[in-house]
Amino acid sequence: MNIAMIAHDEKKDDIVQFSTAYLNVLKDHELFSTGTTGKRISEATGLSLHRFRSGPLGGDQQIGAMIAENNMDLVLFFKDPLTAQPHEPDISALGRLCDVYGIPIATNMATAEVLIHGLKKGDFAFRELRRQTGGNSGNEGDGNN
Ligand SMILES: O=C(CO)COP(=O)(O)O
Repeated sequence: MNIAMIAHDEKKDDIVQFSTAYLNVLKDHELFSTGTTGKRISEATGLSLHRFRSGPLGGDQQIGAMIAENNMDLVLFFKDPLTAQPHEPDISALGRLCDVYGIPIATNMATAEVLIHGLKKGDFAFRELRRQTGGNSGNEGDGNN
């Protein structure tokens, strides 16, 4: 599965802790991240991630593009709800694309844990199917409504 890992600054310690705890699950998947988050995770765990740009410089949008191309299966995005982000529109757009294409997204560690346990026991098999059929959520019209 292709998994995106993103965390705002106040949540970076959390995502590092999460990555360390679930290293055995994460190591079997393709990992993608925004710039600084990926650097922190790989330094702490040795996991190899494809690192996009930093969030404020377009990283969220690059991950969004993967979602739109049906190339992302799970998004773990540890958001900081208490700090204003300069790139809030990009953050909202990423969440919106997950809803458009029916991609599971966790925005805090508690939900991420539930999803990672589901991933471990095979609950994401539906994503393989969607990828093979090229389908997404049933919302994949031409957008010209
Ligand atoms: O800002 C982010 C997500 O919106 C995260 O970006 P960094 O991982 O580069 O800090």
